[in-house]
Amino acid sequence: MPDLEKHFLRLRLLRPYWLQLICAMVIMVITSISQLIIPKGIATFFDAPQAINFDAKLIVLLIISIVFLSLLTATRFYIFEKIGIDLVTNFRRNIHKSLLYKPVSFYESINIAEVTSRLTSDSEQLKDTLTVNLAQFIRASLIAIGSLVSMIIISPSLCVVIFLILPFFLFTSRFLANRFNSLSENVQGNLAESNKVAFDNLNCFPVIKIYNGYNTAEQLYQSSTEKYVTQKRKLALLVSSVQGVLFSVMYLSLAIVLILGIWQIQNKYLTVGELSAFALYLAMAFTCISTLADFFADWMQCIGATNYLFSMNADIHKPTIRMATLNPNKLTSLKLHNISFSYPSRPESKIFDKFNLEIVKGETLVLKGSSGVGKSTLLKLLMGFYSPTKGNLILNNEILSSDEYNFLRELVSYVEQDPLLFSTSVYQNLSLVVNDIPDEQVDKLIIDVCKKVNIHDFIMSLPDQYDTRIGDRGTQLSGGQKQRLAIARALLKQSEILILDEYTSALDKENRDNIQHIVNEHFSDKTVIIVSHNETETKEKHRIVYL
Ligand SMILES: Nc1ncnc2c1ncn2[C@@H]1O[C@H](COP(=O)(O)OP(=O)(O)OP(=O)(O)O)[C@@H](O)[C@H]1O
Repeated sequence: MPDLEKHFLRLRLLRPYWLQLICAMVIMVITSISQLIIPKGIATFFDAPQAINFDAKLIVLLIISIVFLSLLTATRFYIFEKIGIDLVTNFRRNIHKSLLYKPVSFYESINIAEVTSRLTSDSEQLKDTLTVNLAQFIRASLIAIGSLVSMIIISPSLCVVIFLILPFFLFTSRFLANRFNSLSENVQGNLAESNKVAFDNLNCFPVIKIYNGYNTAEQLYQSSTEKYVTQKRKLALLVSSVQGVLFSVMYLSLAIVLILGIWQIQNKYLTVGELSAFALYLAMAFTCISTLADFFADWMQCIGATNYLFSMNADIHKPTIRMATLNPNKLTSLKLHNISFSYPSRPESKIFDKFNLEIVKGETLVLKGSSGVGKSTLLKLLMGFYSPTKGNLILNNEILSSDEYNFLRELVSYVEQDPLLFSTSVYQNLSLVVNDIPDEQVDKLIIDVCKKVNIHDFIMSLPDQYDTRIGDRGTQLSGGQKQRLAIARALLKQSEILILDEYTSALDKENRDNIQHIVNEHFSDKTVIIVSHNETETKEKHRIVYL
């Protein structure tokens, strides 16, 4: 991504908040101008021929101005904080949405823990940079320009000092930009890496406990955090060095200005008041330059830290529906025609080569074959999780483009060997499937299906019944309970095709017979594709395909 575009993309996030931004900026200009008036007032005070009389009116005016300015400052802070919170949340929502729409192959190339860590920590970098810090930058720029103009008006000759140090700032900022950018990218990368290790260790805790892997796990995490610490320290060193150099340049030039200023006073070119005002404006300008340097470092860090997330934020491509020809809600036929396939991560290993299969509506197809031959892969192709390397998927006599595989998924329910469940409640796991049905009917539908798969009584015995949370990927349930819940989910979808991958492997005989009976009853007129090593699941009327 070209450099300018990177800056622009981040600034574009502010677009929806332009009105709030303008309000905050106007307030900022008012408070900045009032800040600029103070040194001028001090100069008038010093140079006044007789002492200024502090009467009651002046004091009341002063108090009102202070209260008014304080209120404006608080409002400005609130507006920027609010924009920051909304902006980061919306940014996270957009990234989350585009992650959901990524193809299956994408999930194989990433680590979920790393991405979720980046979604929270990397995006947080945008909050202050694009709001409070950007505002400070604009405010500091305004004050710096105002101070500079005031200094030129007071004494153009003393301003020469400032113009001498300007090239120094320009040169160093150009040099530091790339350094900040790359260091910051490394810091966020290392942070995500250490989160990945922590996630792995905690996820595999039974293995660590049984095989006494505490030391290895600890060392892995330690070395991953060490890399983060090294990069973060380098960044801190760079920021501190910039501050140190700025400090010395600032005070050196202030000293030069004072020496030259005293000489000018002695030779009547300048008054004491003018030199005081000049020095105050100069100090103000330097404080602002220090803020600008801080912002510059912060901005470059923000660009580096969010590069990864911006690369994830692709446009979501939704296919247009060819309703007329495809009629995706009704299955008439499904064919795999001359399919060749290898996984994107292992292109050299062909799982299928010119493979053909026609699935007839209403039949039950049993896929058999030795371990690793490609039974689950075939199911993934039928669900449109991957595109064949060669050949076509033909639905209702229409060749599907890879953009249209979601039509296949609309037709399919899927129950796998180790069902994937959300860590939410039983109810939320099931209601996810039920769309376009009035809320009041959903409860009854869910309870009916759970009764059918013989899990309702168990759910009612849980502390919060259907609202009980079931732990990460359903860890608080037995293998059989998870599978019955997954079958309930599949029944709720009422799809044309039911895909069952070793679906009864965790069930005892009684429950297996019960589930098989339910499947036979509810999907008698539907298409069922089963991957099974279990002979009891194969009946005479089933078509067996050996891979
Ligand atoms: N995501 C993946 N990336 C790369 N290779 C994969 C992936 N998933 C599976 N494979 C490989 O593809 C081949 C077929 O795997 P698949 O899971 O389809 O076999 P299977 O017939 O279902 O096996 P099993 O009966 O043991 O479950 C295997 O060699 C496996 O290592």
